[in-house]
Amino acid sequence: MANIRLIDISKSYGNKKILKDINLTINEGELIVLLGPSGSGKTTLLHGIAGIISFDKGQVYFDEDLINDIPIEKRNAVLVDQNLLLFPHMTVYSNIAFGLKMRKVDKRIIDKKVRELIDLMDLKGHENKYPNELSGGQMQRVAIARALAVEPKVLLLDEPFSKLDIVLRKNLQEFVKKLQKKLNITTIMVTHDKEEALLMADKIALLIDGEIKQFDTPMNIYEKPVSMEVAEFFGPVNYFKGKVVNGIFISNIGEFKVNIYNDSNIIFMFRPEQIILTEKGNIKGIIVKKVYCGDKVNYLIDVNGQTIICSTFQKNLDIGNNVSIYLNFNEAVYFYY
Ligand SMILES: Nc1ncnc2c1ncn2[C@@H]1O[C@H](COP(=O)(O)OP(=O)(O)OP(=O)(O)O)[C@@H](O)[C@H]1O
Repeated sequence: MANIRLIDISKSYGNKKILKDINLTINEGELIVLLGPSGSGKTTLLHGIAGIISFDKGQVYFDEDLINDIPIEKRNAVLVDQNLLLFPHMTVYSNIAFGLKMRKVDKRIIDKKVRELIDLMDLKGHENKYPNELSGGQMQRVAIARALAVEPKVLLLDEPFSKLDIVLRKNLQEFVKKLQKKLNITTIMVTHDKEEALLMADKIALLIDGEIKQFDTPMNIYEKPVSMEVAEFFGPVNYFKGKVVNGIFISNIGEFKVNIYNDSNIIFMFRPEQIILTEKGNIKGIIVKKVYCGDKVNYLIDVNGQTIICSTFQKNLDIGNNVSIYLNFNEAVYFYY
């Protein structure tokens, strides 16, 4: 278990900058998710921490040890990615025992450890099966057990669930999160799946174009994004642009009293679920589109020429209905422009 510090990390391929001055501190026992769109540099960063590639610039510390020049096998970090690469000719038991055998650990200790992991990973009864006799989720658990057997200080997961179906994926997300907390192992996980990141992370590092745009708890990054770019990454948003004068926000959807005391140009941001339909609303609109999504409905509502997206459990409204909307400006995020 280690804390990890990344200082001024940069990496280019040819003349393309892939990672640009990345700084990140990860505390011992935390699960950090590196989240970002395809090609943003997530795997490159993870591979540099694992020691598979080297960075052009910057330092990587595990606790007080600078590990830039330490070879992969001595870093005490293990990587599990979507290409599980279990040994096909070895049983579950032998796959998990492999790393310990290579290290010439005493047979009885290996047996004790492997059995503990089999218990922990819920693989009892599958010890003597070969990988081709396992489900995708079981294989993924064997891969994680094999990685954990050598007691690494750092666990690196690269899209570990991406090949699994949705049900299995949800089960394993919860399972791995619980396991990670139980073992208190510092973990960095790469994903491009926002929901997975919000569900699993202690903190999310949002990487876009090789830069960390925000490093924060799931709740803060979703509810208090530092920029419109971060806000939009997590899904649709409504913006209301206007001016604050003497504590009144003046915009094309109306005038509202707000708790902002300096006169300024402001853009308020509301997520679709923050658009509340209620008779006591402070805005009037008309429904122009209805999209049924099963557990909720998305309505597009025209308010004075601006289209607002509203996500609600209220399913009985229809196109053409007049609605009244409540916007709580005092709890909304805003940006200056
Ligand atoms: N060995 C390499 N040589 C040249 N370019 C590379 C190499 N490895 C990665 N890249 C480029 O670096 C950029 C970042 O790649 P990386 O795999 O880190 O992205 P990612 O965020 O993990 O994407 P994804 O979610 O699609 O896996 C991409 O443009 C990729 O083409």
